[in-house]
Amino acid sequence: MPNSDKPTACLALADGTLFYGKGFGASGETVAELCFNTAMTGYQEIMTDPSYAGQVVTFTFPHIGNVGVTPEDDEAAEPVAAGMVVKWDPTEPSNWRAAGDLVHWLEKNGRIGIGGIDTRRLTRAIRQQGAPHVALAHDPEGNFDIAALVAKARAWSGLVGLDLAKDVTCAQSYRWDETRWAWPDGYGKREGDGFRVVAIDYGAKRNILRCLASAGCDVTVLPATATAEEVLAHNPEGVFLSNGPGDPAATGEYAVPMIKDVLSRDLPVFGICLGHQMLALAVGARTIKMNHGHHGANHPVKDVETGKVEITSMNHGFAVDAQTLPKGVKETHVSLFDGSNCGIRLEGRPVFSVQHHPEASPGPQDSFYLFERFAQAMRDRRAA
Ligand SMILES: NC(=O)CC[C@H](N)C(=O)O
Repeated sequence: MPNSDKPTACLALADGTLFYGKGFGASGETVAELCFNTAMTGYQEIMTDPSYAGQVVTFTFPHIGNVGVTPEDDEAAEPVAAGMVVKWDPTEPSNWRAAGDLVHWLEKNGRIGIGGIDTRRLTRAIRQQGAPHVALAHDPEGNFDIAALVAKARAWSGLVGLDLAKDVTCAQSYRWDETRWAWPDGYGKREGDGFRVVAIDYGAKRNILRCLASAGCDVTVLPATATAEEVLAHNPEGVFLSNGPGDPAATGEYAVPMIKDVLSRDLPVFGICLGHQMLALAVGARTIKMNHGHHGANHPVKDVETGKVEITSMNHGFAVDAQTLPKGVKETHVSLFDGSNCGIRLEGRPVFSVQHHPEASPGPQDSFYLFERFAQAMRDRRAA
């Protein structure tokens, strides 16, 4: 092979399968779980979603990089996913919003990319093996110690039992008041709203906070380890539990006791993704690791109470085991892909959560009504 064709990146799966390609972004090595995301837009939002900590993302959509990057699309201060795998080399940006290009952005932020990969073959491997552990290496000289890479992928202990929420949460509490630029007609802040909401940051996406503010919430964000006492000190009218990375069951020591205590106060509670899983744990249900998870922007979810189907944005590798939901907790939403649980509510109480991402970013906006439902619960509580 002539030198110019020498691969500059290598993706090694724990079973020894190797994918060679062209490296881009930062040089170096990373060990993580490998998933695939089927969204056709939003690579920047995906890479900066803190829920992707500890994961390398395979993009099944082939045109990655074509709209560049812009700070407006960051879901966190920097990319959090461990790396990215794409079919072709990232395209040159061609978009009026582009403030930079993907390759330099990854490089600046220490994230590795590999291009020129048969992402269909890789996606089939992910589905068959179930989210494999991988080592991804980028070396501009193209020198790799393959045996060492495979050994590292094999030795990695994985996401099960791993608490990553503590790593990505904010260091200190802060206020959030930025709203979304567009909000559907009939939704949104009304005269006299300004609900005091405490949002617990387990790795919160910015657009969730924007959606809460747009629905009329005055949001105070607290770190993941906030105690019930610290939450209640803000005299909240509602408590929000955010998305986040890692195994929900591994947050049992701090999140679950806090949520249990908050539940005893009769406040409206709303949870998304990791927040949904934690709420389920707090009421006594169990969570399980999925085979290859759900990561995309076209996942159909059925609201079992209304029969309505929402097309949703998804990003999860764990799920609530609906069989373990106790009496008084209703399953409200299910995935139409595999029947897995996508939502619960506590009967007769304004406490509910969903597995999918109503804030989209990227994805469809069918589920925005859930933010409105949370605001309405606080409106009703004031009126009572
Ligand atoms: N987006 C999320 O909040 C993900 C939740 C959890 N880490 C999972 O993988 O299932």
